[in-house]
Amino acid sequence: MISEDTEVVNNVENVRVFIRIRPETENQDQTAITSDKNIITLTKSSTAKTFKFCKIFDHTSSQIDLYRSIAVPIVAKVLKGYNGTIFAYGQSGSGKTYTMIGDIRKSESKGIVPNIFDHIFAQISLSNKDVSYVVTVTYLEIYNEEIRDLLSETPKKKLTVHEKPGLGVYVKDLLGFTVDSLEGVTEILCKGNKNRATGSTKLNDTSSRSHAIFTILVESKNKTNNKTTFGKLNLVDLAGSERVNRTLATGDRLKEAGKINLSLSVLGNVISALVDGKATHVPYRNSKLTRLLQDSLGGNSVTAMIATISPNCLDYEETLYTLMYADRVRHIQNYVSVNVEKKSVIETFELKILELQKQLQLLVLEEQKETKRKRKKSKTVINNEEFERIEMEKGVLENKIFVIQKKILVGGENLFEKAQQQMELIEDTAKELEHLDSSHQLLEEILHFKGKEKNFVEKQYVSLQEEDKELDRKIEETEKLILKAEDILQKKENEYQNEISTLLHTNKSLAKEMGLANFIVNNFLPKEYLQKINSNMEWMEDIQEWQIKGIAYCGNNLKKNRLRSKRGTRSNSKSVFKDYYPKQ
Ligand SMILES: Nc1ncnc2c1ncn2[C@@H]1O[C@H](COP(=O)(O)OP(=O)(O)OP(=O)(O)O)[C@@H](O)[C@H]1O
Repeated sequence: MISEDTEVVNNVENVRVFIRIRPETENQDQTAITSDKNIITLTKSSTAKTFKFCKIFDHTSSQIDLYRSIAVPIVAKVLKGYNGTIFAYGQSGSGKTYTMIGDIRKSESKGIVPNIFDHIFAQISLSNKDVSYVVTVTYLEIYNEEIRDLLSETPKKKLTVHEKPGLGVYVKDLLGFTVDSLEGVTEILCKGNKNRATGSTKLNDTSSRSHAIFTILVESKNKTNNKTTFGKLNLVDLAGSERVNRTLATGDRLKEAGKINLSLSVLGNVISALVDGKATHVPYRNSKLTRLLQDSLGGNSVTAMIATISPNCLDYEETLYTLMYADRVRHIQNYVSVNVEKKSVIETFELKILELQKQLQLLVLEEQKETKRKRKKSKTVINNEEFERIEMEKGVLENKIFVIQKKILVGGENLFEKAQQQMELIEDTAKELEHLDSSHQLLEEILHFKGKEKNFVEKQYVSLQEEDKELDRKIEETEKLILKAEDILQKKENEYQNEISTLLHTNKSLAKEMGLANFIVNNFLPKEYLQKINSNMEWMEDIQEWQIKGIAYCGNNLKKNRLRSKRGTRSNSKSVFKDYYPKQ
């Protein structure tokens, strides 16, 4: 059942610490609290503080959820003869009393204490018939550093703490009640709660002004091996830790708050000394509370702490302080072992029953003798008074035997139908929770897988984004190049346009010149001359000109040719022709 990160090395066991977040009341600004299984994070002004505990119960947790995780393993140990402690610590109004006691008469709101009785009685019913049990309870409060018996007829009377070797620390004259039914336990709890000191404060209308310790002693005796075990379970509802200036306390409330804070600070010092490792002295004796809880903290006890916190943002400081306090507690180590050598209540009861049975036997013999005597004297007259006395004494003795026998609970008997039902509820819830746990695990696996997928997609998205950016950059560059090219094209087009218009212009003037030449040729040149000229014209490709055939060999052209030959320059018709052209 103990699924939390419990550290058990041989008989060394750390105090297990749990957190319960109270449901929010309407119109509250919430502190940013996030929790997941055993991690809780408190955030304020973007500063986050994270803590790890055995388990975090959020506002949706039911009383039975807490019972199953916290109390079930401890009760199992107590039934085997170990000591156990469950204590609730937290700011005033954060839900300590609701968690420890709750609404006794409503199944779904029952706190840890009433649920424990359902559980214990059901376990006894389910156990071997050779085992007998006696369950005894005590209920005390520490109010203003005074110990009071909440089950006494004089609950305001001061009691004292004593210590004896072999017995340990105990409260003198504290009344112990043997319980054998749920009704009996409920009556006792109600009586004690009524006697407890409560008062109205700004943070809680019915604030507990004292530390309450409800103790259950379970003794079991196995007839087959004659083994007796003694388990003790302390259930502690501490008074609320609070800042006096926030509660606006005055008078009695202020005095109470001073004492509460004092004993809680001694508790803090004890915790510090226990987790320090170097401390040579643990100041248990500095307060009644720490003295009585000596075994529970650093001693022989399986201990669990429930730190209750409020989600209200006005309570941020208190919530942080509670978590820091709780964080220290989880480092405390206890040294757990089965209790031995205690005075057995079962044996005392058995001896008493034997003694009463002997007395009864004597009365029966007396009755038989009397009958004989009377019959001898007179067969008809019998002294009825004597018989009535014997019958009455017999009745008293039988009743006494019955009462004591009733206190010894025998395993295997289905004594407590209701307890059985509650046990079934616990088991059903356990099954349900196990199922939920496995569904939760499956969901977590899916979530993990989806997370991986998301990462992959995100990475792909990032690379696609990068690719996209690169493409954008390329497109931008290309667009710039296109613009440049368009600009060049435009310029070229303009140039061509200019050239075309120049050519057109040239063409026009050439056509004009040509028209004039044609006009002259057609009108002033005889046809036979024209034919002669046409047949003697030659197209000079290299100079792109028409020439009259053989013109290089006539007139001044020949003279120039001779002069060149004298200077040693080679002559040909082309050079002759060029010289013929006037120099430009
Ligand atoms: N988990 C819860 N679910 C429902 N109601 C709750 C829960 N926790 C606390 N409450 C309610 O809040 C109020 C204050 O709770 P409770 O009296 O238990 O606080 P407390 O810590 O014991 O305070 P104090 O230290 O002043 O005694 C009560 O009315 C109680 O019923």
